[in-house]
Amino acid sequence: MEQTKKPEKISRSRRKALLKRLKAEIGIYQRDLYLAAFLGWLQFLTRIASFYLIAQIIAQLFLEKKINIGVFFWQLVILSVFGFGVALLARKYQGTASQYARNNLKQRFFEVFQKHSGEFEHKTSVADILTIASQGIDTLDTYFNRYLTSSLRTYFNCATVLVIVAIIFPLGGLIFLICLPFIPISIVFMQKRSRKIMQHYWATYMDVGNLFIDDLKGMNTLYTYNVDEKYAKSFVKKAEQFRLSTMELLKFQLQSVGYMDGVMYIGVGVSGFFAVLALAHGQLSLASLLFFVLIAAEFFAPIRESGYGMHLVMMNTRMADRIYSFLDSVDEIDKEVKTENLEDDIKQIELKNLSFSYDNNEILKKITVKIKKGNIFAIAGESGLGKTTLAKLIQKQLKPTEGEILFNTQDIAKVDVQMVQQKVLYVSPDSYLFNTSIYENLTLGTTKNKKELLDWLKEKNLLAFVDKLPEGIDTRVGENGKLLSPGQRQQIICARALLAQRSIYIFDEMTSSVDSETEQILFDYIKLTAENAIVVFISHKMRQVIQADEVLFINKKRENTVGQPQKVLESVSEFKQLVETQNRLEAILHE
Ligand SMILES: Nc1ncnc2c1ncn2[C@@H]1O[C@H](COP(=O)(O)OP(=O)(O)OP(=O)(O)O)[C@@H](O)[C@H]1O
Repeated sequence: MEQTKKPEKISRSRRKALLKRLKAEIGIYQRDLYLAAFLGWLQFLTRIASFYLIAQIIAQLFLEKKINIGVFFWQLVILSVFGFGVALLARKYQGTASQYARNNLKQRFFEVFQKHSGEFEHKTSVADILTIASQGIDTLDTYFNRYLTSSLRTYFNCATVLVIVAIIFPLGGLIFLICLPFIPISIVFMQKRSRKIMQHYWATYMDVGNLFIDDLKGMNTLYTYNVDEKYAKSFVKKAEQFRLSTMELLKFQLQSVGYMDGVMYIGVGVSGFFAVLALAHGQLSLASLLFFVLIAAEFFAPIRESGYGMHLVMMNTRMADRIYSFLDSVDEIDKEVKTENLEDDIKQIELKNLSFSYDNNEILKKITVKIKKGNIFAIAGESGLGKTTLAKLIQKQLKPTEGEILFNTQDIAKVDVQMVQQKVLYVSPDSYLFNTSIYENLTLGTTKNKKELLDWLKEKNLLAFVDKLPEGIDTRVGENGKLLSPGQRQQIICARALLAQRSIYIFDEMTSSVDSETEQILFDYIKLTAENAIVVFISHKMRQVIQADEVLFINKKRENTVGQPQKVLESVSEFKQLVETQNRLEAILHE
């Protein structure tokens, strides 16, 4: 099981740039953010006005002056109703910017995922990406919804209180200003510890998320091998690590709030003390003293809230780092100029001096070949020599390390990946069958109605087994074709592909795991497909590889030979050996 990886440190400039990008995500909803903050400030003003009234009335009562309690009552009611109305209005604008920004980010993830069919060159695992897209982006709500608004509120509210205090009790204002830097100082003081705790929290969070997705995907396999309990235990261990790091984080957050509270109480206490002295010396009225004491906490509260938010923002920055690192690395792949449209009729794929490496591991070496429409072009070679990798390069899921891939005469590097994928259909036994009828599954590839489809199947002599099923073409296939035999399932996948009428087909091990009779039936589907398209046929079954029109054979040294199978058989001993070994094994199996 993987050890918790220590995340890299984020530099100050990177942090700044990340927060700037996050803020830019809000786009036009920045207006809502300002509006919500402004309405929050109006609400704050009504509270300040209420404090003023309360201070006045208490002072008058104390000094035994004549007061009109009815007027006071109605003034307070009006202020409260106004404050309530403003709060209701503010709700309309709260959270909209956050929702917009998060939706945008999720959409970008979704588009990138779809565009790359879940295949990425760099080291981010699919589980990682899913964890970020499904939960990670939502954690940014604390930044968009809380931190940004609370920092705006801090500016508005503190400036208001400071102006009022400067008018009624300037010394108090001075004390506030002196106390003010202690809050950021306390944050800086705790930052090192906070970063460490946050990094640990973050690493365990990703670990537990990834492990959960991976275990969930492999649940059946775990049951089959009776190791579900062992895996459950290791998952519980990771979950416990996550719980402990969450508790540590919460404890730390409480502590840091405690420090900030300390600064706040000292500030209020010291300034209150001087205010009482000023009252005693007749420099401050009782009403002003009361008003000052009531609003003093209003100065420190938003600063304290922002200070608390700083710790949350650190966590958000880490998430933003993951999000943008991933999106940027994908953008890097997509950023070549993609101005060209592909021609409708693609008659040839040309691989020109094509090489590919995963990191420094060279997989494909200098392949030059022309694959023509109307032919079956086989790719053969032992396991792990790069056949599927070549299929991914043709679909533009990967980018060549060297060389070019041309469709007719167009370099696909200059064409948008979606356009390439509209031309190419990758067909493998892993292609999915939906839990509906055979007919519904076939209609994914065609607009033919049922009668037209049945006529077409009859004319091409395809899916003959369907007639023998009690409900014919309306038979339900079960989840991913579970109610069919593997051969029937693969025939439906092939027929559906044929109906889609694409220019380029890649059949990857489509004839594997079936008996020899079905193997030939499936190969006939592939032949039929090749009548009108470019067909790349990847297979371990040499019996069929030698029936192809041309073959690209890759040997163990990753050298390649292209030619008619019979000629390659004569000239390349490794190819001949592979064919003969397989023939021998087949013969033994059928003895
Ligand atoms: N995403 C990846 N990152 C790094 N290495 C990879 C990745 N995908 C595949 N490889 C490696 O590249 C090599 C070629 O893999 P590929 O799947 O193309 O082989 P293949 O010829 O299709 O094998 P098989 O016949 O078993 O399907 C293998 O050694 C594999 O371990």
